[in-house]
Amino acid sequence: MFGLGSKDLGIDLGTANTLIYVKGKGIVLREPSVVAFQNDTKDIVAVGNDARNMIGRTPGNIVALRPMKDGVIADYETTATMMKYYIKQAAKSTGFFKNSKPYIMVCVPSGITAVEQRAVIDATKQAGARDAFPIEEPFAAAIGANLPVWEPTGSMVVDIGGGTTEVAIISLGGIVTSQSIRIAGDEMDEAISQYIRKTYNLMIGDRTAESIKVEVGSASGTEDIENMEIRGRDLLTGLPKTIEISAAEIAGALHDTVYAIVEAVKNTLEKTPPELAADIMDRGIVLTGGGALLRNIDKVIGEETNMPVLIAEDPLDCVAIGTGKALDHINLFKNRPRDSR
Ligand SMILES: Nc1ncnc2c1ncn2[C@@H]1O[C@H](COP(=O)(O)OP(=O)(O)OP(=O)(O)O)[C@@H](O)[C@H]1O
Repeated sequence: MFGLGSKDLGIDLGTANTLIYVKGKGIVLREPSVVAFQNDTKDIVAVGNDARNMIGRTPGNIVALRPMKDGVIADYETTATMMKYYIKQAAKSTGFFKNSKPYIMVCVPSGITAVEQRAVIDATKQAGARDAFPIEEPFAAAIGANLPVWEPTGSMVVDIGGGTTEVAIISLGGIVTSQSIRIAGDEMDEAISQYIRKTYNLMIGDRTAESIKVEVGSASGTEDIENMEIRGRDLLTGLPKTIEISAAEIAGALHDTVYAIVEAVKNTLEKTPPELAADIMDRGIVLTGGGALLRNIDKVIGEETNMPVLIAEDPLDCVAIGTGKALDHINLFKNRPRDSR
């Protein structure tokens, strides 16, 4: 038997955000997955929020980057360093595992390759885990959203994160069918940047694109949203410029990304056994992840699938909560084959 202490951790190692859940304490850390370091010496200058504020604003000798891309590790060393830093922070704030290393449950996208999964496990061990266990993101999201994942009934979760959207049908403690696409919040930001570059010859930064999405972005229906002033660099003159954009324009820019997500939901429903489809019809599709907060995304998915759609409580926290709660069932994850999934 193992994994019984209150010292074990669940980590939502996300493309956009990293969250740490400690058994018995809940979420103790919530930070952007960003690291800033000296280009020449590779010394860390800042991690998390401080590093995020540096994105697009660094002098030549400092680089601020997100070590995760599309839900998987893009920069191994930096990811391990970031996790190590966060585990230390969480330990400091809670005073746990002073003398022993924790078991760590860490989420991975369901469409991940064995090599990508191995990288996450190794990085988690390098960051200080006694042993690391992967849990599929949509499964964790469903636990975090309080869906009855262990029961013989169908639950459907759509987790729209930064790098990936994970759609899964879950029953009896397992994923029955799922689809993972590398289209989510980051892709929405990219679509907004591209639209503004093409339409206004204005170059905007990643942070600006994300704030446009959060402030005026919508999957449909933009009547009540006010226009927004944005600043960037005019590509023709090279000078700073301010323009005003409408929510309708941004909804148009987001259309393709939103419908790629809708398509993934439809594809998964088509592969769902009828009994489980009937359960989902009763309970509804549950949306988690930061992308669930895009205005009217629930409405569009509902209209396109003719299914009831609900947004989970605290959608940004579901994966971390589920990863942490899954620690109670760690033996199940210990026995799952790690490299064949
Ligand atoms: N109000 C909002 N409206 C639209 N999008 C939002 C909102 N709030 C956050 N987001 C987006 O949610 C995404 C982050 O969500 P989340 O933290 O669930 O992802 P992640 O777990 O880091 O990523 P992944 O699961 O792909 O690894 C970002 O793209 C962010 O811009």
